[in-house]
Amino acid sequence: MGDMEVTIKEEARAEIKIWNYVLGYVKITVVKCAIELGIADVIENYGSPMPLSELATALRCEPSRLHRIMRFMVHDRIFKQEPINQHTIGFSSTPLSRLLIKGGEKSMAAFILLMSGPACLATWHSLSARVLETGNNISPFEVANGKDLWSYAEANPDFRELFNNAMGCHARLTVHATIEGCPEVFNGVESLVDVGGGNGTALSLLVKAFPWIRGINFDLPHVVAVAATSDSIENVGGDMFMSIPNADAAFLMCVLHDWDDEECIKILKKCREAIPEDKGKVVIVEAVLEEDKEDDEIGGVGLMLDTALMAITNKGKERTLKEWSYVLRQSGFTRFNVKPICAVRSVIEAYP
Ligand SMILES: C[S@@+](CC[C@H](N)C(=O)[O-])C[C@H]1O[C@@H](n2cnc3c(N)ncnc32)[C@H](O)[C@@H]1O
Repeated sequence: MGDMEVTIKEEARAEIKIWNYVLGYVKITVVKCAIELGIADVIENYGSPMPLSELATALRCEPSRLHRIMRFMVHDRIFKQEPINQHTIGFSSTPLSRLLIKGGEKSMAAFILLMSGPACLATWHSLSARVLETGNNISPFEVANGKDLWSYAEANPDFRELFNNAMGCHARLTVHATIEGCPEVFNGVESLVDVGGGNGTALSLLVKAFPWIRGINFDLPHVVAVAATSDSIENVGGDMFMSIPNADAAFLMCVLHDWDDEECIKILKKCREAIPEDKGKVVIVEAVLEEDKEDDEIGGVGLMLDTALMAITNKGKERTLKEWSYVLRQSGFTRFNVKPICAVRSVIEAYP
């Protein structure tokens, strides 16, 4: 292949890519529309390939407009198209569409509604200002919404509910992967404090899988006030920068990525104070960025998460193994091991 041919192909690829940027928001907004209409729910419940006419009737939609939305989602492999007979084709579920079912076991619907809602979307307009400024001033989220993420959630019950449900979605997927991928982490752990445990979704799955564990769901007072209650879980409100309830192990899932290194070290030192020196440990579930893998799809998701943290939380970031090692050692943890458990999450066990 001559140089000229390579250049033309690269230019053609660049042109396709630029249109993907021009219209990048279409993907998230079509998926948001599909969730709001309940398309994945109706197709899944139908049980066999569903013709457009029946889908339109069930959703009370205008068929030609629904057809255009469905055509896009079939192209994006959210739904499949299968023949029903010689003349008609129907839509079927896929593993991806099942992630969009509202209230489904593996639903990510609330997370998509959170990120495509006005408070989070408005954030992105001040990303360039954030990159330009020096020091840790205020996050784009705060510029757009007048309050940092946690204060905004406290003051806006609807946003708070959506945020907690979104975290619950992620927790269900990730905790199942943790239980399957490294159950040995919970051997001998009689009490577990979930630091920043949100509405308690993660802990309720953990105590169900490992019934010998007594759980403490620890989060800000306004969060635990609306958390589910159960016999094996105590909800405790407080501030993890001040003190953390005592337990054999502290569990932190997607909490440390909201804070900078200094803040993480403060939280981890509080965790150390909360666990026994001899047999205590912290269990961290987070992304571990692999710098040399940024070209692959999983690496790309890690970098998108990192950018979202810069926009939405003030000082949050995703970390490489070297960066995790730094914050753990600075907090007094001497040994740790890391195990990937799903697409973008790993479990880090760290010992004093
Ligand atoms: C990104 S969410 C993660 C929730 C949960 N661990 C999960 O993965 O689903 C971070 C959590 O940290 C909590 N949080 C923030 N600041 C806190 C503080 N100072 N003390 C305790 N929890 C805090 C938030 O309320 C929120 O529930």
